[in-house]
Amino acid sequence: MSEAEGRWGEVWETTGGVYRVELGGGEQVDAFLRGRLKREARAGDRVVVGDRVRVVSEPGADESTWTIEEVEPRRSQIVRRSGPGRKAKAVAANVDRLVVVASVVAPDPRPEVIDRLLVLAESDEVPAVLVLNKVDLPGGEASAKALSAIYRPIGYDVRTVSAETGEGLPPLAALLSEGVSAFVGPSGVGKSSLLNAIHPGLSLRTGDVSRRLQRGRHTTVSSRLIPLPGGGLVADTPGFADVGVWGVGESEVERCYPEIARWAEQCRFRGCAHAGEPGCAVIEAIEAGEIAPSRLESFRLLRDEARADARHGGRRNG
Ligand SMILES: Nc1nc2c(ncn2[C@@H]2O[C@H](COP(=O)(O)OP(=O)(O)OP(=O)(O)O)[C@@H](O)[C@H]2O)c(=O)[nH]1
Ligand SMILES: [Zn+2]
Repeated sequence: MSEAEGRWGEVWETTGGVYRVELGGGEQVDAFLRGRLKREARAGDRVVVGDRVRVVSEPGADESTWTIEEVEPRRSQIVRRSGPGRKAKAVAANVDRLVVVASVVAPDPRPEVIDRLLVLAESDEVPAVLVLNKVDLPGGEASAKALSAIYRPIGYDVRTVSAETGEGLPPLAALLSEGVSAFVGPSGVGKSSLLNAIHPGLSLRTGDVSRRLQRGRHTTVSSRLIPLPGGGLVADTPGFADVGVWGVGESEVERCYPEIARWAEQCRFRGCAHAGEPGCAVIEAIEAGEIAPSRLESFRLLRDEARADARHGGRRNG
């Protein structure tokens, strides 16, 4: 490809309308949107970190300016919905895995919160890894066992770790060294501690800090992909933690619970709500211990939320 046709790279940082593009080997340029892409961005179809873009340079008085001319179709994307009825917006593209972090104690794990994040991964069709942190704390082992017993049989990759002692970290580090990972999870579960334990010195912005920054200075908080010393990238985007499932359709919620969807195929009635209908295979699976009661509980909650959201006119945006 000649210089006139531009060069392909990956968006590593977005701040307002400036896109920092990594062209390979550490060579980076700041690029801007023009024309059609700018109009699309205004309409909500933004260019986000992780996007593969073609940039073209135009000679200027001092230095050349770069513009983004083309965006490669995304392999995957993580979308965030800021509230019921709001449009879903992409926050990161071409993400290889969503690392859902929970702490086994302090704060105590809340299955509903874990399920929400797993639903997000399923809905975005990004593989999820469930990381159970703080196993070093009293009661940690037992809690990790109980959670593993819920999530492993569903097919999720569950890892028990401690950022404090380093237990379980080498295999997690190996996983992160490939592709783009995004960490999600409630405040205080140890997301930054895990990354700092794996790569000391990594300056990851913690949820609290970014929230403070957002309030204190009226600047746009940037989203970044942080390159890890051993390879791989971690998405650091503000607001990841504030996820609802707003915009996931009522019928889509069931698909986002793989084990419930599997059993539902054997319910007597099509469109069974698993709420006491005769011949409900899901209820039978609960009674047989094949599905965890907490999963059906959160499923019902999220389905009701999706139904209420649909009434508010919320809809999923690609
Ligand atoms: N005992 C123990 N404490 C941990 C572990 N991991 C993190 N902590 C502690 O838990 C607290 C929260 O850790 P953070 O890494 O700030 O949590 P976070 O998920 O990044 O939180 P936000 O930035 O608010 O989203 C800190 O006091 C950590 O020292 C662990 O494996 N064991
Ligand atoms: Zn049923």
